[in-house]
Amino acid sequence: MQPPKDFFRPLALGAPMPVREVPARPSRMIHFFDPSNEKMAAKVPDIAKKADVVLGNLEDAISADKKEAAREGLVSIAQATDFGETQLWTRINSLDSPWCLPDLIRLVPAIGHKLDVIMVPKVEGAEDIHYIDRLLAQLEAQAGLERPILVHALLETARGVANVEEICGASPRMQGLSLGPADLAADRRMKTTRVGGGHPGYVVRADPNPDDAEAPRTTFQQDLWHYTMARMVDACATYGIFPYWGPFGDIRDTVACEDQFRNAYLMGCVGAWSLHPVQIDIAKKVFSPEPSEVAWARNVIHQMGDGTGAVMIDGKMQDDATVKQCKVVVELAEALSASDPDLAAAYQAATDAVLGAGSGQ
Ligand SMILES: CC(C)(COP(=O)(O)OP(=O)(O)OC[C@H]1O[C@@H](n2cnc3c(N)ncnc32)[C@H](O)[C@@H]1OP(=O)(O)O)[C@@H](O)C(=O)NCCC(=O)NCCSC(=O)C[C@H](O)C(=O)O
Ligand SMILES: [Mg+2]
Repeated sequence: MQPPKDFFRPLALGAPMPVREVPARPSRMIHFFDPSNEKMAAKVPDIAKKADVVLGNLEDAISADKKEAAREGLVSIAQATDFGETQLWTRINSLDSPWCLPDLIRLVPAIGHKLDVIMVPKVEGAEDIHYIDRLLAQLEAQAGLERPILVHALLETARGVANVEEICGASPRMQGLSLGPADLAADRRMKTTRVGGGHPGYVVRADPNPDDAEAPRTTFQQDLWHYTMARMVDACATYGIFPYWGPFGDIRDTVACEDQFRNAYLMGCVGAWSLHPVQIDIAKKVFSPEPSEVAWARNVIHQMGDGTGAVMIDGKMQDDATVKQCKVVVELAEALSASDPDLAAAYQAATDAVLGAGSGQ
């Protein structure tokens, strides 16, 4: 089905032309900071040097009496900071809050030319994206912006999950979605108070031992988020936008944080939120392909020639589909290498070890 003829037209006279393809920029971590917290705000220039995205948070975690200070703090930080290749995002307040309209009316003219993405919380359906889309177009036209600000929807309500496909396809502004486990758990009445990760009560149990009814029965913890994450990844992939894991709230449990991020990475997510500096390195480690994976992928692509047919490499079948899987890994590695020379060197060394030095891969 064709998109409507005006799908790629500006929604206001004078607004910038919408993008036709969302740029695939490194976004292994979306680093949240509180712009009303002077100590945290002072760290933004340094954090921006090591994070792919910094996000000035104006919504949850910012108390009601700090909403205006956070908004003004973000304006000051954005105006004073050279972010280089690092993206600047913000999370505005929810559409039904008294702060959402003031957020947009203040931010777009003041820092719209530096804002790459606006994250919209608690999105319920396409109607929420349509509202933001038109309003942003009018504000961009008034501010004389030359490029559109993209929109990222937070998937954190039951109705949002039920409508996830229409949300992804609602506007050419859509950059991606993040899964918000805290609000989603509350909205679904899930009985977990954790922010991401598993729950010891969500298990499956092995059958009783037929020879010993008293023998303990092994249990296996399941993943509370598998279904939702898969729905989000499929909807994003359908529309060519990007899926992310949201927060992992147990900041001291860096091991389980890495597990949650790796589940998301393996399922097709391109990044996750970092709530604390310690989580930046975890996300960087997880969402950057391993050098050995990149070398393997390059080897498969090299040995598969024109990318069709089937061959055996190290005992594993490779064919047209596995070449596409390998291209996903190599394209991500090459995008990350462009801004991370250490990573580029590690990938080249691993590739040379497999394909021979100077393989030109
Ligand atoms: C969670 C925190 C409040 C913890 O802060 P703090 O108690 O200061 O931790 P530490 O003492 O370990 O901090 C060590 C130093 O690091 C600085 N710090 C801490 N967090 C950040 C940060 N995000 N960016 C930059 N710097 C940070 C501290 O200032 C300390 O500095 P120093 O004293 O000079 O050494 C805090 O981490 C925090 O507020 N994080 C952000 C939380 C947040 O944004 N929450 C909202 C997103 S999750 C959500 O909304 C749920 C989602 O929507 C859903 O529904 O699922
Ligand atoms: Mg939330």
